[in-house]
Order: sequence, then structure tokens, then C-alpha cells
Amino acid sequence: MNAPQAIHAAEPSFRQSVEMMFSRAAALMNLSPGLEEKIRVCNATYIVRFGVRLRGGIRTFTGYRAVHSEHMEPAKGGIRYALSVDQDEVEALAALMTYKCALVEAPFGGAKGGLCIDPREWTEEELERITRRFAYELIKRDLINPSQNVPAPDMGTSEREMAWIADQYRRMATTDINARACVTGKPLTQGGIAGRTEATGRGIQYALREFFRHPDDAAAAGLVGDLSGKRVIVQGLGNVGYHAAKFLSEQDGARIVAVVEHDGAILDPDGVDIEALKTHLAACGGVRGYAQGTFRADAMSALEEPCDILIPAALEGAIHAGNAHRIRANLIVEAANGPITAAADEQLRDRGVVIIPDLYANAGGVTVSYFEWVKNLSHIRFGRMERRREEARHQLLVDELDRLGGGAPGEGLSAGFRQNYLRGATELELVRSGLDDTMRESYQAMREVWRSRDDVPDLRTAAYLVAIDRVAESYRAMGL
Ligand SMILES: NC(=O)c1ccc[n+]([C@@H]2O[C@H](COP(=O)([O-])OP(=O)(O)OC[C@H]3O[C@@H](n4cnc5c(N)ncnc54)[C@H](O)[C@@H]3O)[C@@H](O)[C@H]2O)c1
Repeated sequence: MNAPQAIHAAEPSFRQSVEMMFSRAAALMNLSPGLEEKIRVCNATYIVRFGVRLRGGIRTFTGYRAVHSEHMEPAKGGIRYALSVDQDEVEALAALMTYKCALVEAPFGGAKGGLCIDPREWTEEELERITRRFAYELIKRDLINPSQNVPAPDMGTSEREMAWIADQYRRMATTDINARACVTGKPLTQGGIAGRTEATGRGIQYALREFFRHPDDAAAAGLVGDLSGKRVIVQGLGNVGYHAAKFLSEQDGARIVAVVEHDGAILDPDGVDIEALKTHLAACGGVRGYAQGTFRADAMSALEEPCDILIPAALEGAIHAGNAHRIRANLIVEAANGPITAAADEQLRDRGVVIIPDLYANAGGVTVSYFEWVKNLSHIRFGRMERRREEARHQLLVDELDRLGGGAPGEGLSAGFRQNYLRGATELELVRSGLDDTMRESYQAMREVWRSRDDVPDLRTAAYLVAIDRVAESYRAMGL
């Protein structure tokens, strides 16, 4: 993985940037200073250095697991493999997980982990040994545990690493009947759920559809109509960027006019063929050499091309004080975590660019992870099954989802999800409808605050207000 080129040298760190966004919203609330600080700071970060015997001798790696909040347990958040990983980064990402889960009402605290490693340097067999060793360190300290701390994939990791982690946990916690729920984003054969791999990109699609269902919101960005024909630039054709670009171009008629990757950008005003480029990327390790469109070696400058919608889906700090004034998109959807620094955020807002914030935009992953976790804990298939025999257990699962969602039976699930569940939809249909409902409802909650309060300047502040209020309420209710 490339070291990030982002976060402008003169700007605050990623964690400070998240804290600034938090504080901007908190200033509009009546939190006691003590409670505000309690919510803002990261509870604990575990740092481990471990050696693994690999080709060329013993290599030492540094890994992290930050737990930002435990107002609900388990704490939830991905594990990242990248050279950018450090304490500041995992704490920023863990904080975002707290607020994200609160916004989409996934009943979790916030966590994040990472290993400072370039996964491309190692063979699959070596990566398995490194991953199992890292998992061992975290499992020993209950930093991977179905009821306390549940990782998922993030940048540089996928269902493959999650399967190794789940297996490592199963071997170490042999009597834990809920072992499969120790990690989400697993392969289907290992207790995963249909639609998890695509979930974050799918969530971006649902978020954008919901945005364009509100002509006033689109107008605020100077846009009309729906997604059809909109020019889109995507940065990062990994899990999130690929699925978002694929769904938007194949199902909504959007035109992907540029894809920005670590080794350059492909520009094509007629629309990049996402499948073909993805195949090239997988085979060649980059976009250089792709036959269609125009290749540009200065990848970052491609973010500044004119477009309707910019989707940064790679690293934090991609849009910073040094390039924000050159961004020509009307609407930016933060598929990555923290792709816009606090300083750039203000510049863009002053210029009338609308930003759909990370807390909301990329919450599809954790939403479907929540479904997977519940499926693992309930030990029944999630979706179509033999109705009569399973009916009672179905009802139990529906009630349990309601309860975990914070409501009495019948209150916590949206009507669409409940209806699909009870008609015996397939797992994939169920996951997609549950995700769609979540993205719609969370948008409404955020929008309501944005539109109803003069002192709330943008969707990001609104998202933080909703999230902080829910976390504060949880702390107030349980006592500190
Ligand atoms: N995977 C998820 O479910 C999920 C959920 C929520 C948020 N996110 C966030 O989305 C972002 C991407 O995660 P992912 O899972 O898609 O990662 P990934 O590892 O699958 O893909 C990242 C992509 O970005 C590219 N990239 C790396 N450096 C780059 C650079 N300098 N310029 C342009 N492209 C570059 C990589 O080549 C790769 O194609 C991260 O910020 C992550 O935290 C991921």
C-alpha cells in the first residue's frame, strides 16, 4: 500500500482533524464539558510489537487496536494493513466508528486496528502467518471477542484475513459457542453474510439515491435530476471505490469520467469501463498501461478535473488546504474515512460544495457487519428458510434485532425490512433492503437537523450532532 500523500504538512493530524469536526458540532450542544471530553477522547490504544519468522529471518511488526468508546459493546471497527498505520490514525478511525455506529443506530462502541505493513510485499502464506500472530496478540487481551471487540475488513484487508482471524479465535476460545461472531466480513462459508463485500459501495449508491430524492439538497449542490448522466470521479478502485463505481455506472446511469489510483489516473469523458479497469488493476497492480482512455501519471491532479460528483475512496486527507481550492466537483461523497481535512472542509463549504460526510456515506459496511454479527449470534440462517418449522425462531430473531436496535419488539425494525423478512426474502435481498432502509433513515435524521437549524451549516455538522447526542444519551442513561 502506498504511503499517503495526503494530510498537508502544515495541517493538524487526522485525529486532530476529526476532533475539530467533533468540537464544531459539540459547541452547538448543551453538553457538560466533562461529558464532551469523555465522548471525544479515545479510551485506550493497545500497541503491540511481535516477531514472525519469515523469508530472510525474523521480522518485527507493529500493530494497534484503539477502542474509542465502550458506551455499547462490543466495540466495532476494521483492521487496516497499510504503511500509514500509526496511533494517530487508528484513534481517528476509531472515533469515526463511534459516531458512525451511533448515526446508523448499529448498537456498537467504536474501535479500529491496524498493522503497519505493505501487504503487497508478502506472499499469501506469509500474510496468513503475520495475521494469525497479530490476531493471537489481540485475542489474548479480549481485543477480539464476540461480546467485546469485533473487527472487520478495512484498507488492505478483506474476507481472507477475516477468515484467518476467525479461525485463530476458534482455536484459542474452543468453548465459545459464539466464536463466529468474533469478526465480521468473513467469507460466506465461514459464517459471513451475503452482500457484505459490496456493502460499503452499495451504501454509497443508496446514500446518493437518497440525496437525489431531495431536489432541495441537490439544488444546494447546483445539481438537478437524478444520478443519470452525472459525471463522477472516483479515487481508489479497491473494495469501496470499485463497488460504488460499478453500481453507479451500471444501475444509475452515472458516467465515471476518471478513476484515480496510486500509480496514476485514467480519464475518459465517455465513461471508464469499471470492470475492464478493475481486471487490469488486479493483473498489473496499477492502472498504468490500461488501453482505453487517457493515462495521467500525476494522479492527484485528476481529482481537480470538472465533475458533478467526486468520490474519494482511498485515503484520509486526500483533499486538504493545499488543493481544496482547485476541486471543481459540486458534490463530494466521502467513501473513505476522513478524505477531507478540517481546513479543506471549511474552504469547500464556503465555496458552496456539498459534502456527504464519511460518518454517513460509508456506513454501509458496519451496517451489514451488524447483520452478520446478529446472524452469527442467533445461529440461524438469515433469510429464506423452511417457514413453518422456523417460524418461531424467525420471530425470535426479529424481536432480537428490535431489541438490539434499542426498541421494544416491533419498534426497532423499519417496515420495509420487517416486511421483507416475514415474506421470506433471500439473505441478499434482506441485507440490501435492511441497508437501504438504514441509509434512508439515517439520511432523514441528519437532514432534519441540517434543514431545521440555522446554526447547522452542513450535513457533516448535522451528522455529528445526531451521533454525539445519541452517545451522550447512552452515557447519561447508564451513568459513568
Ligand atoms: N472496506 C470497507 O468495508 C470500508 C468501510 C467503511 C470505510 N472504508 C474506508 O474506505 C477507504 C478504502 O477502503 P477499501 O476497503 O476500499 O480499501 P482497499 O484496500 O480495498 O482499496 C484501496 C484502494 O485505494 C488505492 N490507493 C492506495 N493509495 C492510493 C493513492 N495514493 N491514490 C489513489 N488510490 C490509492 C489502492 O490501490 C486500492 O485500490 C478507507 O478509507 C477505508 O477506511 C472501508
